Parts: sequence; C-alpha cells; structure tokens
Amino acid sequence: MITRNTAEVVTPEELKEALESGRKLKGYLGFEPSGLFHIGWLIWAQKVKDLLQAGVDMSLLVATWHAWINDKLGGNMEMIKLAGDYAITVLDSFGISRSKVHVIDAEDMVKDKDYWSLVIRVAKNTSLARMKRALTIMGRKADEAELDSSKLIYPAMQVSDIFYMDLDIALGGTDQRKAHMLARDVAEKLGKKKVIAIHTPLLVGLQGGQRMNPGVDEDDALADIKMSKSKPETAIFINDEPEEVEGKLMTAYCPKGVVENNPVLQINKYILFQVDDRGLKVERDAKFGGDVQFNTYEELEKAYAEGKLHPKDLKVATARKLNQIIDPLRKSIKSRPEYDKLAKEIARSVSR
Ligand SMILES: Nc1ncnc2c1ncn2[C@@H]1O[C@H](COP(=O)(O)OP(=O)(O)OP(=O)(O)O)[C@@H](O)[C@H]1O
Repeated sequence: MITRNTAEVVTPEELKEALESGRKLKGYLGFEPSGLFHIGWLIWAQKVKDLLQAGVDMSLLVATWHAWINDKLGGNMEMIKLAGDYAITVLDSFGISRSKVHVIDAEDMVKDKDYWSLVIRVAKNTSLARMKRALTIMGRKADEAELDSSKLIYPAMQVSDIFYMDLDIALGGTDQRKAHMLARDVAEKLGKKKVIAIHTPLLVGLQGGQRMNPGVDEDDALADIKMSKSKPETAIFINDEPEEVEGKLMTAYCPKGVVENNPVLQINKYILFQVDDRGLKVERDAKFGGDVQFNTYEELEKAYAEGKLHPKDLKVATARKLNQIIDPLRKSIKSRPEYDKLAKEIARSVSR
C-alpha cells in the first residue's frame, strides 16, 4: 500500500525495517500554500491516505515562510495563510480529515530558536554549490539566488523541517528529491535520523512534453514540463467547472498512439485508477467499436498504444471520471465565499 504508485523509495530496505520495528512512524508532506489546488496534488494526497491507513502518524506542513521566500502571492502573508486553509479544506473533502493529521504552520516552527539553530547547522554542513543545486525543490534554477540570496536559505529550512519534526518518512513528488537526499546526507553529521524518502510521480502538464535530451538532468527536465500551479495554462484545478475540465482535456496533448508524456493517459495512470478501482468505461458509437471497459491501466495503455482507442474517446471518458472525483472537492470550496474571492485574487497575482 505504501509503495504503490510511487516513483521511488529511498530506501525500500529501510522502510521495511522501520515498519517491522513496530514503532509508530512519523511522516510528513509539505506544500507551499500559494495557488489553486491542481490535480497533480491528488497523487501525493492519495499517498497521504495510504500512509494514514498503514498507521503512519502524518503531518501536513503548510510552508508559509517558504512560500514567502519563494516570492509567492507577492509575499502577502494573509493571502498565503488563506491559501493554506483552502488547501487543507480540499484535502479534508478528499478524505484526509483534519482530525487524522497534524496540520503544522511553518510560522510556528520559526518562532523557536532551536529551529534556527538547526538551519545554521544544516548550512554549515552544506556547500554553496549543493545549496544552489537544491533550488529545484522550490521550482527554481541554480542561478536564481544570484539577486536574492534568501533563496539559499530555503533548502536548509526544508531539511531542518524534517529534523525539527523528528520524522521517519518524508513524502513529496520526485522534484523534492534534492531536499531529501541532503537531509539524509547531513543527518549523520548532526546525529539525526536518516529520513526515508517516498517520492510520488509528477504529472506532466496539459501541454505534454518532448522526449528528453540526453545530458539534461532528468529531474530538471521533468520539473520543467510538470503540471504546476504557477503555470495555470498547464493545469486542471479543482476549482474548474466541469465544462472547463472537459474543455482543457479536449485541447490537451494526446497524439494518437503516443504514451510518453501524455497527460491524459497519466491522469488515468496516476489518479483515476488509483483513487477509484472501478476502472474506466469508454462510451462509443457502435460504428466505432461500441462501449469498452478497461479494468486496469495496463489494458488501457495497450489499447491506446496500438491505436485501438481514439484520443477523443479517451478524453471524453477521462473528463467524465475526473469530474466525478473532483466534484466533492469543488463543492467543498465553492460553498465558501472567502475561497472564491481567494481564487480570483490568485488568478490576478500568480507569477513566477
Ligand atoms: N505536477 C505534479 N504532479 C505531482 N505532484 C506534484 C506536481 N506538482 C507539484 N507536485 C508536488 O506537490 C507538492 C507541492 O509542490 P509545489 O507547492 O511546488 O506545487 P506546484 O504546483 O509545483 O507549485 P509551484 O508552481 O508554485 O511550484 C510537492 O511534493 C510536489 O512534488
């Protein structure tokens, strides 16, 4: 349950050993509350659910200070906090009830001087070059700290978050790998636990992506084409009305027979087939082969790769199913006027 739909676990042996120890394990996921909730986040949200079900004590870190460093929402802390409440509300309606997780605001950790002592000790054990390379964890390139050196503090903070909360498991998309590897490397020097990293796959943006060029760092290449709240044109948000979801999917990158970096197939693989095990039903006219039911993602991918399923039919079926999953989440926030207002503000201020 813990390892399904993951891109990697570092390391599976350590995870097995930790689980077998019988100790109550502590895990977390951190997110920057700085925009609308897109469907890529459902991948880690489902993993949070899996971990809770497996008995892991989970925290959600609302990374308010990190979002501020990362220039999100114009550094407006009021808005950043509201965006945090909004995301927690969405997660609650997805089945991650506030009563089952610890919701931690970074603001509370930064009040403690022990936290800052950790940040300094992590920095003391990390070279400048490595700190710069780690900026991909905040969606930035290594040279983006040249004009704003506060950005160099972010990776040290993310690593310190892990130590401060004394965690066994750090969850995140694969773009968070550099933070977790750094945490593992400095843990020994600081006498801290070596955190086990669980990385979920990144959903590609609706624009899809080209085959990767050899020589380009794979993490960087994937981070560039992933669905992201800072690039609204690439994303399906849970705030989108059903027709918008359908409209976005109809124009998404989905060439006939192409599987690689195909967002419509990935939505099926990483979300629809994970969240609901009833498979995908494609309704078609008899002259196009009639209705067809796919019980596993593998069956769906095979049919698509062989050209037996037309992109339009796949898109219509995917939109219907995705809307069913998003519906309760959408309802939970549409009933709150303050979140509607937030969504409008965000649309105005989202910038890189
Ligand atoms: N497209 C995606 N698919 C799956 N997981 C994602 C995706 N984008 C982000 N995540 C995961 O969501 C968590 C929060 O990431 P983050 O706040 O950077 O989201 P984001 O949408 O990329 O926003 P931003 O555009 O502000 O960087 C991280 O663990 C990250 O790996």
